[in-house]
Amino acid sequence: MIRFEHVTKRYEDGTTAVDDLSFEVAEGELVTLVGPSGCGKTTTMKMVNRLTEPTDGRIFLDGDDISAIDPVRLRRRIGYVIQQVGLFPHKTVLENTATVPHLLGWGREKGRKRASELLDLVGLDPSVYGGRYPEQLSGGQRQRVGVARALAADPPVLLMDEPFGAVDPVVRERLQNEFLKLQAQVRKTVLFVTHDIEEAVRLGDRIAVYGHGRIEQFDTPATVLGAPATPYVADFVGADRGLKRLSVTPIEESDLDQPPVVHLDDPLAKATARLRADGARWAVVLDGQDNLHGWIPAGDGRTGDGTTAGGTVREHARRMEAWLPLGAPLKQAFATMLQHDAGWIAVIDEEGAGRFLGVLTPARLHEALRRSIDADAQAVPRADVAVETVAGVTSR
Ligand SMILES: Nc1ncnc2c1ncn2[C@@H]1O[C@H](COP(=O)(O)OP(=O)(O)OP(=O)(O)O)[C@@H](O)[C@H]1O
Repeated sequence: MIRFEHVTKRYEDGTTAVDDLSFEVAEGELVTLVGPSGCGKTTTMKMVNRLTEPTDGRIFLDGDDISAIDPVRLRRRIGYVIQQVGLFPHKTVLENTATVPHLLGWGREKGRKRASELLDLVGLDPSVYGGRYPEQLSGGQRQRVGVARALAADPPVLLMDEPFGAVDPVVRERLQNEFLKLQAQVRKTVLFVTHDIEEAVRLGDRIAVYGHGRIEQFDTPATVLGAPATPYVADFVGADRGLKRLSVTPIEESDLDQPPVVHLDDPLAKATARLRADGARWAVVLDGQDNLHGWIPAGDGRTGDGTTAGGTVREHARRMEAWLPLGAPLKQAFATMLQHDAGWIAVIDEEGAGRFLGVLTPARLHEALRRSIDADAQAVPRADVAVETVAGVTSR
């Protein structure tokens, strides 16, 4: 979809910002460009919408050499989101969002309808926010308008230059999550610039790690973290990459323990006897469809004289807030454990459905992390890390 062929950019003062860069981004793929300040990320991006021209080499969009496309027409195919958002202060949120449809001559009604749909899509109720002015929004809300505006003409390509750089870490994480959900729906081809490796890992289908003007490694987040191609990349992703791997390693069924399970309508006496027999301190409580309901401690239902009270598990079950769907990243599991001060979390088959699959304990979480790191070390020998899409990379 986007292809760089031996692209070099030398500014007039002699600075080589980008040096013989070749890579390809597939349709619907989100590639993050990450690296230290001044390594050429923004320059790479600006060459795609011809805000700046390469000194050498060629860039293709959907097979077309962009140097042959009129820049204004080219930019209609490309949404652009930047950190400073650049909303018009004297225009309402709805008018800002409808800017591109307006420029394309869509007509007022059609443009406004599209803008409303997009505001909804980025989580801003148009009836609440549409009539506000940018200064009446929070930083995070302004960024959302920026994203909505970039998507307004439904361009196949999005360029995003540190779009969430100006907001605090909590809002930033929320915007990242929202953007991932949005991207799952709209499936744009995205180039996303960041200097934050965490953000790059979180969002990218693949990551391009920049050294000065060059890509040092271009691969999936798991491979970049698990098998850095060069000492520079290893240094950049940091010594704590084991921790970062938590974000890219999903919970798998084999990571789960199977604790005793009781059902809501089981007689309490039977459930308690079962727990005692197993020597278990608690059991997971499921409903009639085997969906997660909560948990029950082994001590519950005992009367003062040591006999068991009557009734069913239902009256004694406690709600379980610490649960996640299978496939959620280990990092989320870890955060959920901390948030609920939980010694284990329940894992269900998918968000919404809720069939109970097992529990994840801290020990099993640790094993899962180790397995993921080891698997990479075995499966992807450092020397074999695929960088063949990136001509000009120095492999050491
Ligand atoms: N118009 C310009 N004229 C001369 N040099 C420039 C110009 N724009 C950028 N540069 C230089 O080119 C190099 C790459 O800049 P670029 O903005 O692409 O880096 P970046 O990786 O996006 O950095 P940051 O993360 O700080 O935004 C830098 O050394 C920068 O100073």
